Amino acid sequence: MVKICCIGAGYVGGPTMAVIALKCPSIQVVVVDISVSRITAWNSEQLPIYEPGLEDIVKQSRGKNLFFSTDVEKNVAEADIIFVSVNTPTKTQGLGAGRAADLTYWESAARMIADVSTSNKIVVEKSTVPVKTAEAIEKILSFNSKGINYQILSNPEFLAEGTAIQDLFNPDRVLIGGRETPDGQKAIQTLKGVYAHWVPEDRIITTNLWSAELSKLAANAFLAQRISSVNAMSALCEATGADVSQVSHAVGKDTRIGSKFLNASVGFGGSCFQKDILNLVYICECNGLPEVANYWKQVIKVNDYQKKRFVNRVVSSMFNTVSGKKIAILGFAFKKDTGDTRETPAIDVCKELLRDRARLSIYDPQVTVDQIQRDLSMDKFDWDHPVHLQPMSPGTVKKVSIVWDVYEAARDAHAICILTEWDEFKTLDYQRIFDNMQKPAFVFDGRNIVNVKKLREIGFIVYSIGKPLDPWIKDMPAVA
Ligand SMILES: NC(=O)c1ccc[n+]([C@@H]2O[C@H](COP(=O)([O-])OP(=O)(O)OC[C@H]3O[C@@H](n4cnc5c(N)ncnc54)[C@H](O)[C@@H]3O)[C@@H](O)[C@H]2O)c1
Ligand SMILES: O=c1ccn([C@@H]2O[C@H](COP(=O)(O)OP(=O)(O)O[C@H]3O[C@H](CO)[C@@H](O)[C@H](O)[C@H]3O)[C@@H](O)[C@H]2O)c(=O)[nH]1
Repeated sequence: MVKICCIGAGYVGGPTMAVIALKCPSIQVVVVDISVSRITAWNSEQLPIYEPGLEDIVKQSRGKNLFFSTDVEKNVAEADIIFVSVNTPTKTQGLGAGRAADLTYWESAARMIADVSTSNKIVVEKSTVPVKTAEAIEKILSFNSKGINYQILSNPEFLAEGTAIQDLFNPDRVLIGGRETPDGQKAIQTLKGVYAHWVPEDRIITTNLWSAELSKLAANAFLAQRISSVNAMSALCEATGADVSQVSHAVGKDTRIGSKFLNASVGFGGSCFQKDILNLVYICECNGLPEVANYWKQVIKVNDYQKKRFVNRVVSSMFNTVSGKKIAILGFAFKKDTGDTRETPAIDVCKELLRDRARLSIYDPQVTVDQIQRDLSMDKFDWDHPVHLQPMSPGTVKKVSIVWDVYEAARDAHAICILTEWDEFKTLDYQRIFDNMQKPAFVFDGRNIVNVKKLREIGFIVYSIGKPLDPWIKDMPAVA
């Protein structure tokens, strides 16, 4: 029986391995992690991450050919194929701080593989890494090889959270990069054989190592660039009376452009886009390409601008002060159908509002009180480390209450900010909410999900990203 071990039981390692186990009953899959609490959760009724459909597929294979364990070394030693799916955060200190990827966890996993292995291994890069990382890993393994043959493959993951299972069942493509040697090609074929259990052959792309590594960074940069492009247009729409949804629709109808990923928003979030673009920028700089670096940097600058612009709209609309005013925050996750808050725009928006001395009442159906408190008190980039290595007791942020009832969040509030596009926010009883709010009552829709006309009829002053402005907001001072 082929044995797969995946190091890292996170948002990628857990779901990808659960799907491999389900689709390949003849393969034994063990997911290992240094975080005891994560592994305990994977083995319990309450999985450590919320992802539609995940629980069902874990239950189908767990204990049969899918296992979760903290015994990292034993399972690595026994495996034929080792996926490495550990954190690759942005460096916070030293050379390249704020841009370069921190490969500490990657390197420690590679050194551990070298220490414990006694048989030939295929080592698969599943984490998103800087281009040329495979070369560094090859060096660590071959300098400590004890005669063992290691083949390194790059097999970046393209799943999006909230739709991870769907994406894994039916991927647009699976990308496998390897060495152009006979051994390298053989390793590619072995991994291809795993995916071929359910992915059509024409969707499995094979390339050299560097193309595979770079394609992952490029794909995320292109996706994020589309959002920054439409968000930049949203500012111009507000200035001119155009409607960004109509513009996106018209632009996206061009088959060369396509309609997906053109929704204007308060800004993109998530653990990947910003981190991977910063990583790309750093690689460009290291390769003497400052113009290319600056081009991609702009995608992040526009994203930061969009979040700031949103907060400015809130504050300026409310007579330039939110001091002491209760503001309801609806949604804290970085997108719907996930409890993940990594780099969620809600963090920046909430922190800015708190700096302006607002009182916040936050509601999100999937994010815990502890997580929100942590997010609002942690420094930038600290979130992307294994949970047990994050700052311990972040303390509670005053002026923030976290509630489990949306109507409670909005009671007596001066304004509502919608920061995640949860479906339930589309069908709330907005009349009831309005009746219990301070007047004038504002809705700032950072996801363009509410029915603006209906809300204005109820009496709300409504701001929607990139939409023709409410006369009230038009009259307020220009936004920086
Ligand atoms: N989250 C996504 O949607 C997504 C999608 C594609 C790619 N990626 C990339 O995949 C990688 C993992 O992302 P994630 O979201 O799953 O992160 P995560 O933080 O959810 O999971 C990583 C896990 O690795 C564990 N770990 C770290 N060092 C370890 C070690 N030496 N031995 C054993 N376990 C170790 C951590 O405890 C953690 O549980 C990152 O490089 C990320 O950029 C993420
Ligand atoms: O039109 C859009 C589409 C998305 N977003 C926002 O962009 C962010 C990222 O969304 P999405 O890409 O759907 O989720 P992720 O889980 O971050 O997935 C991205 O990052 C992963 C990690 O690298 C990749 O594997 C995926 O292919 C890539 O889509 C979220 O805040 C979304 O709300 C918008 O604002 N407008």
